Formats: sequence, C-alpha cells, structure tokens
Amino acid sequence: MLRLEGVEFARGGFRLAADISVPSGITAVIGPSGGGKSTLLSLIAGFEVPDRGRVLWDRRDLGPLAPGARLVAVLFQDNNLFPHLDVLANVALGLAPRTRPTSEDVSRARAALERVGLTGFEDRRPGALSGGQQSRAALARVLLTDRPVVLMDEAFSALGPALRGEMLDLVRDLLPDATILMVTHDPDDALRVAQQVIFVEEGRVAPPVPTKAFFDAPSEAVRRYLE
Ligand SMILES: Nc1ncnc2c1ncn2[C@@H]1O[C@H](COP(=O)(O)OP(=O)(O)OP(=O)(O)O)[C@@H](O)[C@H]1O
Repeated sequence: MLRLEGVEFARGGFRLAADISVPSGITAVIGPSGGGKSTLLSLIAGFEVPDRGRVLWDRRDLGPLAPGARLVAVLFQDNNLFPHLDVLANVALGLAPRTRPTSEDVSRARAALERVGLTGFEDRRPGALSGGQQSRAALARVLLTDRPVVLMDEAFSALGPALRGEMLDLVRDLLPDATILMVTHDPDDALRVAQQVIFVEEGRVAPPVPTKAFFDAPSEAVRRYLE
C-alpha cells in the first residue's frame, strides 16, 4: 500500500501536509486550483522531497530512491513522447531508457501497443497520431514499465469527453492491480472510474473517501468546490 506518513512540504508561501494511505485501484485527486494536487503527485514521484515525513510503498521508504527507481510510473498531460522517434521506439523506451532496446524489448513493446489498440501504428511518429492515439501510446509505455503505482496529472484533459472516458476505461481495464492516483477537475471522471477520492485544498490533503460517499454526502469544503 502507498502511504504518506506525516509528510510536510513548503515551497515559497505554499505549504502542504499529508498523512494518508492510498489503497490499490483508482483514486481521484480533486480540489481547487493551486491547492496542491500536482505537488502531492510530485512528492510521490520523487520530483519534490518532503521537509518532514516519509513516502512509503509496502512499508518501504521511497525517500532514498531517485524518481526512476521508485516503482512509480507517471502519465504526463503532454504524453512525454519524443517527436523524432517512432511509436514503437517511444514505447520500448519504457524498458530501456538509456540503451538500445533488445529484440525482446521490442516484442514486448509491440504487445503493449496491441493491448491499447495501436497495432499498425508502430512506425508512425507521434506528430502523425491523433491526440487519443498519442495518449494510447503513452499508456502502452506505462503498461510496459509494469510499476505498481501510476500517477496521472490531468493526463487526458486535452481530449474531448467521449475520448477521455474511453481512455479512463482503458486505464481501469488494463491496470487492474495498480495503485492509480488521477488528478482531475471533472467530477464525472471520478464517478466513472475512481473507487475513492482525495480532496486537496490549500495544501491540506484529506484521506481518501469512497467515491459515492464523497459526492452523496460532501463535506462543507467539498460542497463549496463542487458548486
Ligand atoms: N515550481 C514551482 N515553484 C514555486 N511554486 C510553485 C511551483 N509549482 C507550483 N507552485 C505553487 O504551489 C502551489 C500548489 O500548486 P499545485 O500545482 O500543486 O496545485 P494544483 O492543485 O495542482 O493546481 P491546478 O489545479 O491549478 O493544477 C500553488 O500555490 C502554486 O502556485
């Protein structure tokens, strides 16, 4: 289980505090702009370092581990695809970020592309893909890295509602065992795929609440945000 234990973080005038456990499945992270949602994900990914407290995965302190060694995969909003590499090479990078992919890496990348419905697009550059297809390629790379924690910071926000829904369904179906934190501004995203919701406001990170209870019986702060 992912746990943030007494985490405190300050940057400029902004302070964030989190003491939460995140169960496996999909957890939506919602709250007002500037509240600290992205910062929370950065602390888990290791892009930011807490001033106090620890980030733990299965009781193991992730603190000493660099982002690449953290068992955490990140699905970025811009998909983080290299424009000069074809789709297959972009996906294979998930396995071999620094070296040439082996033939086994390449066949695993092909299999991941098949799972996201991109067979036949291996040789295209990202610029020759639609937005939805680019998101699928980025998801294929996350599948391939096979990390237990997946962070999504408004990953599909550039897509229209129908496509975004499709992508969320795909994430849910293809990553059934992962612990997924998904930042979103759209309550419908949470209602569609998230089992629980974390509310983040002014640097306060609330513990996860089951999605139905979160929306059916919102706290005062949540009600204000949803209005
Ligand atoms: N690189 C940075 N340097 C300094 N302050 C930053 C930096 N990035 C974010 N902040 C500040 O930290 C606070 C939290 O920002 P954060 O991006 O985590 O909020 P958020 O909830 O993800 O917002 P949004 O919904 O608008 O994306 C804000 O006050 C923001 O201005």
